[in-house]
Amino acid sequence: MADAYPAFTPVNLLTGFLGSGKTTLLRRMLGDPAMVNTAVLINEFGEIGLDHHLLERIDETMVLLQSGCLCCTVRGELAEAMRDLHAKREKGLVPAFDRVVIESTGLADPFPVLSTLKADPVLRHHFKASNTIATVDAVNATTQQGRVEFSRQVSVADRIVLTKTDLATASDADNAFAAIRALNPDAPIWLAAGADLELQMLLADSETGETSLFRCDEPVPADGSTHAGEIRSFVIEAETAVDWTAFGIWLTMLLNRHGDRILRVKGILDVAGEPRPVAIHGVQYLVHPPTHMRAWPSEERRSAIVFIVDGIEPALIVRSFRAFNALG
Ligand SMILES: Nc1nc2c(ncn2[C@@H]2O[C@H](COP(=O)(O)OP(=O)(O)OP(=O)(O)O)[C@@H](O)[C@H]2O)c(=O)[nH]1
Repeated sequence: MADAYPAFTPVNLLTGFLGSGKTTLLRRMLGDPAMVNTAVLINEFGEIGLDHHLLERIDETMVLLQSGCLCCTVRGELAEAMRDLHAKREKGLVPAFDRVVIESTGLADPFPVLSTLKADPVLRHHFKASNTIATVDAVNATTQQGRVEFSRQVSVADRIVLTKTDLATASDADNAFAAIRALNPDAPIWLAAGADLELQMLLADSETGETSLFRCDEPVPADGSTHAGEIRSFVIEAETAVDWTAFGIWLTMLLNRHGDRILRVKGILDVAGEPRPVAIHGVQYLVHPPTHMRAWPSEERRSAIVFIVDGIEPALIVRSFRAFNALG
């Protein structure tokens, strides 16, 4: 017989603009012993998903929803994945998870995701929407706040985590705070880098028990799409190991020059002389320090770098990568 689990399993949506720190926060949350029984659904915008590898936790209650963006093309896939997880839990085929966290793409509009939960005839009998948590990047909020996705993500949130205040200038952090408050006057805000961030508080229901789900009665547009037309994603794969110095110079120069149009870069690199993979992240002009992952996610050791760009030709970036890599 399956273990006990709540009659209505709470579902948290983790939203926030590209590169704002969703996966980093989720990793912290999953490290909390109170969250060991959490099922995770991850959706990424782009040809290939890396977040499930970057989380470095793979089990049968972790589902990758690929092939599109949750708010546009994969709502059906989300509902199906949740129904499937629930059915397997009932049969005792997966651990009896007691919470679900959905990490959406940095471009997703949270409204259609929440209304999917509310409208699905099966899901609504077994799951309940709990807090929507949004991450906001203190370094980049000033440039991101004009984007419709940013506004929707911040305005719908029940809880907000301001990330990267350890990197931001005081004026950037103040601007980010003001941008949040202009869209969402009352959601509690925590600092990701702050000592007082209690992960449980992000999940705890509000005193009224009312969550963003109640504020999302908007009809979903027929085509679902709310993204600016020019945003594109592509991936660069390299067959041979990458020279770290040449790569670092290339990425820094690229983002310095085109950071306004390169919304997000993330990758897993096979670096010459390094047995373990190296994770790299860039968000607009900001290049984050690389980190070593514990191990390669599969037998295949191959660098893959995902780009999400707005108004720049992918071929230009691919050509310059090949040229620089050949110098290494
Ligand atoms: N210094 C610092 N770095 C952070 C913080 N939060 C996130 N990062 C870094 O920001 C980069 C992007 O973080 P992710 O957690 O991958 O962001 P994301 O929102 O999941 O990205 P997408 O899924 O691509 O939208 C990584 O290099 C993180 O280490 C923070 O509070 N401080």
